[in-house]
Amino acid sequence: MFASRGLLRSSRRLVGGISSATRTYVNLSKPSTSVAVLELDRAPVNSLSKEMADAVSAAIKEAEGDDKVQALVLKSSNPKIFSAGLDITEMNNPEVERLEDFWRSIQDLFLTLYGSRLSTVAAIEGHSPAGGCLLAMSCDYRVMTEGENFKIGLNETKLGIAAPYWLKDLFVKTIGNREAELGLGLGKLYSPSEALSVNLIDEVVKNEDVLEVAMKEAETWAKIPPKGRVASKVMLRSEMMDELREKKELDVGWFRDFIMEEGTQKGIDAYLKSLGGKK
Ligand SMILES: CCCCCCCCCCC/C=C/C(=O)SCCNC(=O)CCNC(=O)[C@H](O)C(C)(C)COP(=O)(O)OP(=O)(O)OC[C@H]1O[C@@H](n2cnc3c(N)ncnc32)[C@H](O)[C@@H]1OP(=O)(O)O
Repeated sequence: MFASRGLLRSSRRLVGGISSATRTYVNLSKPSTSVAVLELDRAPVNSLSKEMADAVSAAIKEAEGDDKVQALVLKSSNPKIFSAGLDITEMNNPEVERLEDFWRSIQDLFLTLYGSRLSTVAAIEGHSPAGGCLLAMSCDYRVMTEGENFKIGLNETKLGIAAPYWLKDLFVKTIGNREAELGLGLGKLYSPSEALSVNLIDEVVKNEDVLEVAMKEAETWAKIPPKGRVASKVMLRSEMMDELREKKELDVGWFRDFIMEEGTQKGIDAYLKSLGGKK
């Protein structure tokens, strides 16, 4: 039970050393010996397509492959949008096989980030709804930029969909059951100050300070002896991860059936058309 699969992942098959490696959708750099920075870079809104999710997972694994790296800052190349969540076009009138593979990539991204041996700090620059909130909540620490028009939370119900059980569990673990009932039921998006008040985030900072604060926090975590730190993380997180690993294909089926329903498709289609007023 202690050594949850994946959490103390072996680095042998991973590429070691990070030197401003740049790849599609993400930029990975190592500004200090023990801290790596993973920048989400998929214009216009860092939405998580299958390829984007795979790229983020691969970059986390690459950072883990450097034994000197103990912490990772997750940031955005867009100062106003951390991530707009899942790429809704993946769920709009999809091919079933692609839809299932998309969901497996999202599950893997969650398991990779939530279960990383690295201490992870989210530098939440701007909006972070739904899947963006999932990324942030999967980290160990969350710093968000100020600005009451920026929003974070799980707004799935407003799209006519529901968060999967493991995202609901993560939300409950983060903000408690009662607030999660309100947040999920109403599809509530919180301003930075509201998010701070319910412990959805840990700090609100000025836009220009977010990376510096996140780096400082990451350096603090990186100084903790990894053996005890990682063991503590395993104890806190393995139960949820093991459950999802066991139910992975069941969860893929639930997701597929829910998304393919005619009513769900109508809701997604209408929501997508309302975005930007352009589609
Ligand atoms: C019983 C249960 C069974 C299990 C069922 C499981 C169900 C699945 C649950 C999955 C959980 C997670 C879900 C999600 O993450 S869904 C995505 C939710 N995200 C949102 O609602 C955010 C939508 N976007 C916005 O609100 C704004 O774009 C934002 C505030 C982020 C930025 O605003 P801005 O004005 O700057 O930009 P635009 O709105 O003009 O957008 C620019 C273009 O980007 C497109 N766009 C935006 N967001 C997305 C997205 N998430 N996916 C795809 N495309 C997106 C938008 O349409 C614009 O495109 P065009 O320029 O071409 O019009």
